[in-house]
Amino acid sequence: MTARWTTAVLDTDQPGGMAVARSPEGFLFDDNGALFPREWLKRQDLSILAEHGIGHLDGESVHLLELRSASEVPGCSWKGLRAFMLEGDHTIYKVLGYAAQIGTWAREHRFCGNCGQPMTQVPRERAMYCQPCDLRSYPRISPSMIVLITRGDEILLARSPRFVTGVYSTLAGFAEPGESAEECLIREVREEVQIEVKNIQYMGSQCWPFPHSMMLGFHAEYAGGEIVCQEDEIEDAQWFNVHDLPPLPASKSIARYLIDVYVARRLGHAEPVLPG
Ligand SMILES: NC(=O)C1=CN([C@@H]2O[C@H](COP(=O)(O)OP(=O)(O)OC[C@H]3O[C@@H](n4cnc5c(N)ncnc54)[C@H](O)[C@@H]3O)[C@@H](O)[C@H]2O)C=CC1
Ligand SMILES: [Mg+2]
Ligand SMILES: [Zn+2]
Repeated sequence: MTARWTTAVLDTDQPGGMAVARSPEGFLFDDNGALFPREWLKRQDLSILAEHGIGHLDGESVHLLELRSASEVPGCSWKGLRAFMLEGDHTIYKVLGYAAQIGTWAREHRFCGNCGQPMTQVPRERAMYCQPCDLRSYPRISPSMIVLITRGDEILLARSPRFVTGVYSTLAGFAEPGESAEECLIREVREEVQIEVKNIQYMGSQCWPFPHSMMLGFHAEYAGGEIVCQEDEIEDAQWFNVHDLPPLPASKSIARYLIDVYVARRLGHAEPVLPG
């Protein structure tokens, strides 16, 4: 089976194809979704900050119009990426997730970080370029560790003050320069709940375009310590029995996958598949 969506660096001088428009208020959509005929979209009253050719969907080229602000387009509204993830077709979410990361990068790399002069788009490469500095800036990806810690029938879940009321999830945190994935995981777990872990096992990864995380998922076993929650970051953390779990994260997230795999193993059920 061929993939419906493949990324590519397309020439913006070539006309035609489809396009998505992204503003600080999300993606433009109408009754047919978030993809529009590109030439029609460019005739609307949009304040275009940058245009990037991003790939092919079902054989058609797709471009991104990154906008300064959200403007009125008759019959259309704006909607954030998270809503597309929760409600929509997974392939469309992948297109929009990629578009969002390219848009964030294009918006934040218009000027050279070294000399402050405007940068230009490199043809056929996903890079912004400053000629005087001979400096290229590529889209940023932030590696983040995410781990389910278990103790027999119990799993450790925590709440950030940012979560939806009642929801508990696995621990997560960004890698810092100088550390391996495992060192990051051990540090994050110590910082957030003061627990020690052992038998760290890699489970899989997921792109998390909010705004540019690359989630590396692990399972680890409890090795010692009592839960002490990190001030401001962790509102509550508890051991939950696999038979009595609180509200959990969205089903497409790797956090939910890590939990579901372990629960399935304990209960002898079929294991879920990690959404890409
Ligand atoms: N897909 C999933 O299932 C889940 C994804 N996540 C994601 O994992 C990531 C990390 O989780 P958190 O607990 O929020 O991280 P964290 O425990 O490292 O704390 C967040 C703090 O890290 C710092 N920070 C922000 N961006 C950073 C970057 N790019 N590099 C280094 N430090 C940075 C800031 O001080 C921020 O307040 C987030 O993007 C979050 O959305 C978290 C849980 C579930
Ligand atoms: Mg964290
Ligand atoms: Zn420069």
